[in-house]
Amino acid sequence: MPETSQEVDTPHAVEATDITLAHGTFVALAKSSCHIPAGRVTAVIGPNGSGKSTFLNSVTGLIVPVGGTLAVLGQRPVDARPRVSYVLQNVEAPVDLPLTVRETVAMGRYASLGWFRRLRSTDRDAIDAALERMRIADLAHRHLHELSGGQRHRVLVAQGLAQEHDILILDEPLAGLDVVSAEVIDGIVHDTGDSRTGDRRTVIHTTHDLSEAAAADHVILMGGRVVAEGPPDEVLLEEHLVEAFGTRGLHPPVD
Ligand SMILES: Nc1ncnc2c1ncn2[C@@H]1O[C@H](COP(=O)(O)OP(=O)(O)OP(=O)(O)O)[C@@H](O)[C@H]1O
Repeated sequence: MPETSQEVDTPHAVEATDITLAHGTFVALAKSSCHIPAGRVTAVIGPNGSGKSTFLNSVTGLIVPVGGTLAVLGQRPVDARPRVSYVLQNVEAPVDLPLTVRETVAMGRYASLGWFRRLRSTDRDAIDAALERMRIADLAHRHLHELSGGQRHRVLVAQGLAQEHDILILDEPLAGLDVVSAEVIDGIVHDTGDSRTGDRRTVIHTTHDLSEAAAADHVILMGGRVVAEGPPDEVLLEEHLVEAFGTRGLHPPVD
């Protein structure tokens, strides 16, 4: 698929060439190629079970392709892992784990610092900036299990932000959130600039929302393989959506 002039000179943060992804003998993503432009927002969209999470897991090195080649920041995914933050969908906080919001966000820094090292002032600054950015600074000393689902979700995104990695991956970041939480997190999804460092990060997110995908710079449409990829206006076409979803949607326009 042709790239837009905006994408032509953009280096690729992720380059997948003829990859096949499988869980045991079950092929979740049949032989496919796609790329993710660096410093931009990419939405991965497709029906349930179409291979979105499997693909993200391959980018983070958790699943190794059974065929083809996959490069992340020019490296093997497993080697690029220290430069990639992966924020999962809202996870339950165990009641018996007495972690505060701030400690949870700080865990994002320890991952690259080493668990027994002391936080430096740059680490504390990154933690404070992430708490502010997600508007949870006032919750810093609350325990995770005292928070609502939406608040906890913001904490997890803050943990990903605090890592200040080159790639930020968010799995269905807006699912199940109220308007305020969704607005805060949507701001992160579409903000590839790091105001503290001046660097641009690559954001990859999965979504079931067509309008959310339309707001991305680049879209990858999945349906057990990559059905289409490119700018939203070239990918989110009825012919591609019908191919991926097998339906024209709940309320298709009248012909
Ligand atoms: N651990 C696993 N073992 C076996 N099959 C799996 C495993 N994880 C996922 N699958 C299968 O792989 C396929 C792709 O799953 P995946 O989770 O990537 O889909 P998805 O597009 O992220 O779906 P959703 O929108 O529901 O989150 C599905 O058919 C799923 O049942």
